[in-house]
Amino acid sequence: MATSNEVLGFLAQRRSYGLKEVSPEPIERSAIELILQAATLAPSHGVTEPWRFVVYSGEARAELGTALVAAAQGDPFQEAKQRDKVWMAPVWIALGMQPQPKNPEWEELAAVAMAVQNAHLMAAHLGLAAKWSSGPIGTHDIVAKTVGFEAPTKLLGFLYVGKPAVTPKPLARSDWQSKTTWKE
Ligand SMILES: Cc1cc2nc3c(=O)[nH]c(=O)nc-3n(C[C@H](O)[C@H](O)[C@H](O)COP(=O)(O)O)c2cc1C
Repeated sequence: MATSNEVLGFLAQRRSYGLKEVSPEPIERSAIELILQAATLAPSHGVTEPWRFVVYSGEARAELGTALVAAAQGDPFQEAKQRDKVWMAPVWIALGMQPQPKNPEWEELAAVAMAVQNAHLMAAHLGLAAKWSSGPIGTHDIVAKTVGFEAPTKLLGFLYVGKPAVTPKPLARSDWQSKTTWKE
């Protein structure tokens, strides 16, 4: 069993890597399977398991790139950026939320976010770089449709994963005391 300090140290090792900090070289399929297995251990209210994943790797990333360019809707800077970016990380996992009506949507979103955190932690454990990338293009309806998410399923962005190309800076966080009111 890990000590509390070891657990804290491990949590602090999980970092979000910019695309320029990720190597484009392929990674093992077994690593992605572990990452998805970790994701599905997340809690959800009533075990609704609202997370849905679509994995893009290899040449399949071309389809994703085309959708991202289309979602840039004629903005020349964004089109060029989106065209190149899918090749900068070897694996892109589309993050979907398929809500169950018995829960308020925020609970289903929260559950997917917990699944993504589990996935990110497993990536960190495997020595891999990852980041949740959201934003208007990565969550655009055109991209959601390409990925295969139809309403009410929502696309919440992508977790890209690859080998780290840099050593990340240490995690910067406020101390917990500054975010906590403790009444006793
Ligand atoms: C829901 C969510 C969406 C995010 N979307 C983006 C994004 O679109 N672009 C980005 O650069 N980082 C995104 N991030 C990553 C955060 O910027 C990152 O977690 C934050 O800078 C803290 O860094 P750390 O993960 O290394 O602790 C997102 C994180 C979360 C939780």
